[in-house]
Amino acid sequence: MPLGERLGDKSDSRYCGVETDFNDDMAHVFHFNLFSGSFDFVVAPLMDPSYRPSLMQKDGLGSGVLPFAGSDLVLSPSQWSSHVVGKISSWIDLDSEDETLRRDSETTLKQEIAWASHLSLQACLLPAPKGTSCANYARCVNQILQGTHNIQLWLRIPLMKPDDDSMDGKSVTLVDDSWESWNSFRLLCEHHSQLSVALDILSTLPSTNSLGRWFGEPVRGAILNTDCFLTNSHGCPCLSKRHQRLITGFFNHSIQIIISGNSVHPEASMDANDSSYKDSQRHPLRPYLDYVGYLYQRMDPLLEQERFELGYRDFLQSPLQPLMDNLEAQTYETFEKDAVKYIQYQRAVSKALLDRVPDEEAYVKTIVLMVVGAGRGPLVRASLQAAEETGRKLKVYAVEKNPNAVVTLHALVKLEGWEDTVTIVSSDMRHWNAPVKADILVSELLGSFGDNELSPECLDGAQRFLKQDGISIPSSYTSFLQPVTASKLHNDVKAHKDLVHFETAYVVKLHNVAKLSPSQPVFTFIHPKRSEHESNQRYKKLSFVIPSDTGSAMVHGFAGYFDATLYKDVHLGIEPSTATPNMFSWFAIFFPLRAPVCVGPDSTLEVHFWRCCGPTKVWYEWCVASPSSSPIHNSNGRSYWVGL
Ligand SMILES: C[S@@+](CC[C@H](N)C(=O)[O-])C[C@H]1O[C@@H](n2cnc3c(N)ncnc32)[C@H](O)[C@@H]1O
Repeated sequence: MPLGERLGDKSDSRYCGVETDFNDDMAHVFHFNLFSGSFDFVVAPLMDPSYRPSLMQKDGLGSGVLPFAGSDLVLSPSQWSSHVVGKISSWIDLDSEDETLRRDSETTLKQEIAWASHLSLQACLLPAPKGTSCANYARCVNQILQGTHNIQLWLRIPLMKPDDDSMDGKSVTLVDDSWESWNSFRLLCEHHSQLSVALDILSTLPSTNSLGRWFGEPVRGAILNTDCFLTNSHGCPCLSKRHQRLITGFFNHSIQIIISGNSVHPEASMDANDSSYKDSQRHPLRPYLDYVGYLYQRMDPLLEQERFELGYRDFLQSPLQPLMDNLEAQTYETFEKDAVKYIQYQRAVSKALLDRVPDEEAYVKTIVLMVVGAGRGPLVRASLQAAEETGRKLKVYAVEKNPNAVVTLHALVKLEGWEDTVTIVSSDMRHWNAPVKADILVSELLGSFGDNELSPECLDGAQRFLKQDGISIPSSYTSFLQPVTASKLHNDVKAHKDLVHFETAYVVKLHNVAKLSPSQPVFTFIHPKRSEHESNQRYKKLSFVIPSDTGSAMVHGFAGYFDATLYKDVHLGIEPSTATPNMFSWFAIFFPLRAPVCVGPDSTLEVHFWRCCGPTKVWYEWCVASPSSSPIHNSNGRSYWVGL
């Protein structure tokens, strides 16, 4: 049974498992924990912990048999695969100096995973690496991963090493950071997509920044030790506010919770109101499960927009090319649903009209407003509404180069009776010979990175027919970048096995991502341009500092955003710190790195970005110069470009 429903949301459920000790009666383990305990799955050892291959050989029993594993018949295939995570023997130490132990460990690891695969388990929990080196452990895991198994391997990693306890979460330096052991291990396994993390959560938590890193890593499970829990006034388990926020973060990232350890709240297991009280089979860890379920159910329901975005989370999409390609009806329809965007445009046009036409001239002066890139007409409507709201008179030209959208524009004008006010022009704005000059030029040619859909080049063409003192809405826009840990995106790009995909920017609803440093402005474009000779090429060097309490972190690439000033104080954008609320027309953009870069705390990540322009295309190039140099990505636009 899932952890119940999140308020009003039947589509979204989470599961909670329990870690158990070895018991050769697996059917009992299963029934006790799933039926008496109501847990969704067990993380259970598959083999007797006293088993050692070397002892078996001495006894002449051979090394291929598993006499200490129970029969596969005790559970049905679907019970094994949906409700059991195999816990690999925790005694194994593949980097031990002791040769016999090391060999036994290798043999056992391979046997146990082969057995888990035979049972069709979806995942196995690997014990945390012991000691300082994990090279041989990683080598063996890598061998297994290169084999034919489809199984997920969750490497157990303590969120904080036990001897870090003195840091009480406020410390600024992380010595011997447990993230480092995960990082070494996954680098040795080349970011294998079946290798992920199960975090061991103890009572002490590291700093918020240090925790935040994990949300960009492939964390599948969070093992919550009963020691983490406090006691509430009813004697029941509860968690500190920081732990609660962390668990909520895990729910938000679809990370499974696993309760581990012995009950430290025995009275809570004997709730007098509970009918199972008299039942000696009442599961001692049930109060912890109930509390985790309560945390899940009290989360705010997903907003409509969040629900819409669920299917797009961390899904890489190619950016639109609205200049080179013609957008489809579906795409226009999605834009048009975004009321917030048009409200902002209407506000901007209203302000511009009031500035342009004093009250006393309102009845005599007609403003020429041109919507360039009118699509199916929503900005025409917003402009006419602004005119009505301010009592100003308008003559509108709607310029659109997509002949299919022009068909809809004609129908709209007829339907609304705008024939006397609106003239439709089926043309590319760069080539249109306008009969008059515009007072106001309204456009929305923005991509997730601002200028990446070639708004600067299009508006250069349209500026010819804007009056000297005319107004452009937007009047400027700026792109922003920030370094991110995004292991899922990295693996998805890598899956294509070519250079082109590592040198392409993607539109993506970022979710399983850790933002490592605040975003910084990159390129700004101002309209109208002061001089028509001003170039649209740009170059920017950026230096990001990873906060000292984050610890080291992996940079898989850069998240990009934009912010546009429509007119004076009316803005519109997706840069996280100033993002326009409830607007969904744009997701972020992601620029990957061919080789992820590890950055230490307080060290500087130096990044270079170029916007390059040729006769037929515009493209970006990027590289990292510090702490180590990456190749220049997308040299000469060889992999990714936007067509003029
Ligand atoms: C992002 S859409 C916005 C459409 C509409 N204004 C809206 O808000 O729903 C950009 C529109 O500009 C048009 N467009 C792009 N470049 C253009 C150009 N050079 N001349 C005319 N139209 C252009 C595209 O065909 C597309 O319809």
